[in-house]
Amino acid sequence: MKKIILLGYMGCGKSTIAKKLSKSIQVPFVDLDEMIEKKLNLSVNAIFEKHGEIYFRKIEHEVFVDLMQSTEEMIIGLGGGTPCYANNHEFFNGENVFSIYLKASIETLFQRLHQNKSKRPLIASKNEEEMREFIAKHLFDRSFYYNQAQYKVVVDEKSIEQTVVEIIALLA
Ligand SMILES: Nc1ncnc2c1ncn2[C@@H]1O[C@H](COP(=O)(O)OP(=O)(O)O)[C@@H](O)[C@H]1O
Ligand SMILES: O=C(O)C1=C[C@@H](OP(=O)(O)O)[C@@H](O)[C@H](O)C1
Ligand SMILES: [Mg+2]
Repeated sequence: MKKIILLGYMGCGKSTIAKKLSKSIQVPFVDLDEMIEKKLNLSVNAIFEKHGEIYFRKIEHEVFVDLMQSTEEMIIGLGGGTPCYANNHEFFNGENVFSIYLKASIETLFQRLHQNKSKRPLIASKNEEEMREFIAKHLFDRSFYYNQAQYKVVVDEKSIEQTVVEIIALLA
């Protein structure tokens, strides 16, 4: 059964869009961060703090592989870093997989993230200036992996509903 994978930088809307898309097309969704949190019974912040990022990446890979090996049809909202570690991006072109990069500009990401950073350990302690610079460099580094997706949807200036409609058109 098919898997719809939403990927892209922190704040591009993966979790939000996965939920809305799920309602619209009646396909169940899972959020990879939520799965990791449930598996370890710890928040993403607590995992980074107690065990470090490398451990988080290991668990993230395990949970992602398990989902991809299941036969269930589902929408998966990845974490922003998922495509960039452990060759996770190699799943993006598999059979019955629709991988979609939700592409947002640095400015859109900054606007969405600067008031919403506390649950994101990579940016939680940064001030506005540091954050703008971090997003710019980090997005540049990660773009190679994001561009491995089969489809790209630009999300700047679009409502949640508009993005969902665009994704549905791609899937048709
Ligand atoms: N048009 C939009 N599409 C998606 N998210 C939006 C939009 N406008 C504002 N937001 C907000 O941006 C944030 C996106 O966060 P989230 O869905 O957690 O992204 P991600 O999972 O990619 O990090 C949410 O707070 C959401 O309400
Ligand atoms: O970009 C990243 O490396 C991360 C993104 C987060 O997910 P969101 O993109 O859903 O915020 C979460 O997995 C963790 O904080 C690390
Ligand atoms: Mg998310």
